Amino acid sequence: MDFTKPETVLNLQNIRDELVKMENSIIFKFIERSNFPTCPSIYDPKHSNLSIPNFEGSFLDWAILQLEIAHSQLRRFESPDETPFFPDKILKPILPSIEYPQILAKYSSEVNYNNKIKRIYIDEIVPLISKYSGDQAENFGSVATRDIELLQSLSRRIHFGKFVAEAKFQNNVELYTDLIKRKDVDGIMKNITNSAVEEKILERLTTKAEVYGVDPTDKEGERKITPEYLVKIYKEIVIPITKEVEVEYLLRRLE
Ligand SMILES: C=C(O[C@@H]1C=C(C(=O)O)C=C[C@H]1O)C(=O)O
Repeated sequence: MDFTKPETVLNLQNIRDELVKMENSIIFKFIERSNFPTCPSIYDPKHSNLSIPNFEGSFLDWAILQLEIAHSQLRRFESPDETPFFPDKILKPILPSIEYPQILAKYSSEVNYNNKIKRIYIDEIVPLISKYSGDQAENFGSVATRDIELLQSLSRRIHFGKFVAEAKFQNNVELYTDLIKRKDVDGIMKNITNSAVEEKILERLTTKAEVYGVDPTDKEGERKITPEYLVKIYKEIVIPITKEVEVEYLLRRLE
């Protein structure tokens, strides 16, 4: 897939191959995060010991913003497959613009699910994959670093739904034009859903997770990340939000 060559990007098989490649990185990042406890303090915007001068938000929010300010100047968010968590605060690149060809609709950067991804990550994923519940102050920096790596990978995977949606639209303009004109959200959701592909993803995830050794050691009282947890995260969070991205992108496609 080459973002300077639209035909390589809007090929549904190429997109699916890219989503498979992302699984490995996401699994390894989950394993890394599972070595730490939940560390709820880093997600608390009003935490007395972690407040940052002149910044409204949690320690994690502040860390994500600092990284995005740096990476935006390295041109990270010019790439059509990168979606910032703080789109209003990033800076212009210092490097010259690459001028990627327009692959997605002009409004595509407005389809940004990162706030939802972050909220669900904190509320549902962290409690599931962490070693135990509680703070570990000496690791607040490491945990924030692991969280940012994971959130960026989950964001890229989920927002890939825009490329999937554009490819599906171009493969069946008449069908989607009719559904969009009638604002048939259920009809769009039904038509973008491919249960066979979803099933294959979940089966492969189980195998990969077992191979990569997420099977837990028997340490007393420690929560464990298991293949079942990884499948549950994909089945109940990653895939459904990817489809929400597809539907929202398509609903505006005739603008
Ligand atoms: C990504 C696609 O669209 C949908 C979402 C999927 C996912 O998030 O894994 C898989 C299949 C589809 O239901 C696709 O068709 O490949």
